[in-house]
Amino acid sequence: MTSNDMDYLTIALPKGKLFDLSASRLGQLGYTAEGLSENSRKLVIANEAEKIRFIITKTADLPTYVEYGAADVGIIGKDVLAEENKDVYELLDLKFGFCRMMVAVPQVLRQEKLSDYAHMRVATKYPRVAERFFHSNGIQMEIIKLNGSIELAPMVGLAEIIVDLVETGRTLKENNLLEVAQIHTATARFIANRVSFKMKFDRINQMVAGLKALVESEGKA
Ligand SMILES: Nc1ncnc2c1ncn2[C@@H]1O[C@H](COP(=O)(O)OP(=O)(O)OP(=O)(O)O)[C@@H](O)[C@H]1O
Ligand SMILES: O=P(O)(O)OC[C@H]1O[C@H](OP(=O)(O)OP(=O)(O)O)[C@H](O)[C@@H]1O
Repeated sequence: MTSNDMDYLTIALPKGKLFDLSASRLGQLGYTAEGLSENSRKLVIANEAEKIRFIITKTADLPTYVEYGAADVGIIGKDVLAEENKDVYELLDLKFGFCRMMVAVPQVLRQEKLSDYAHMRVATKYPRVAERFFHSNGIQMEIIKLNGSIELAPMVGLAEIIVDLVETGRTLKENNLLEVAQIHTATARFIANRVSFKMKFDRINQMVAGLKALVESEGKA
């Protein structure tokens, strides 16, 4: 950590579904910077007056930036934390970005019990989560890692079953898929680098307190 890094608080935000909600929550607390936008071509956006720096990362990479201290803090889905398993502090459940990690199958392949799917191929963006889930249920599966459009895999015979996020259920429905098991629920979390949490304790703690108050006021609304 250089002295320059010590002066600044670097906040990592993920591109994609959580960006707007994350940026608006932080903005409400005064953590913002001119030009902060998901579509910005500039990937580091600084607020010199407040000594804040934002970095915008790919969703799956965000915990890595925080683990290595390239960002002091960040906001990311619990699903990504479960998959990436990085050594970071999870400081607060922000209670937005709610979704469920589900096992789903085409209606025509539906079985009686979960164990009836043994040895089938599972397509997913979350191979470690899927592996852990089936392993803990004593079921051996072949995991196929994909990077998106997971629902396509069973339609074209790449896999029989999928593990994916479900929010409204619309994507499953439109592709004739049925939920057969829930692995976990997920919401956005505020995370911090372990060293930064000690070295920049006051600033990070103040941020957590502000976010916590926002979460509580929204819970009451
Ligand atoms: N319907 C949903 N589908 C996917 N993620 C959701 C949904 N609702 C909330 N989320 C949350 O939003 C996070 C970001 O989702 P998003 O789809 O933007 O990322 P991504 O698809 O992994 O990124 P990329 O498009 O770069 O692959 C998820 O990790 C999850 O925590
Ligand atoms: O239950 P729903 O409200 O329909 O949302 C769930 C869908 O949204 C996500 O896909 P996303 O749009 O991120 O695209 P991707 O599959 O390419 O990741 C997720 O992977 C599901 O496909």
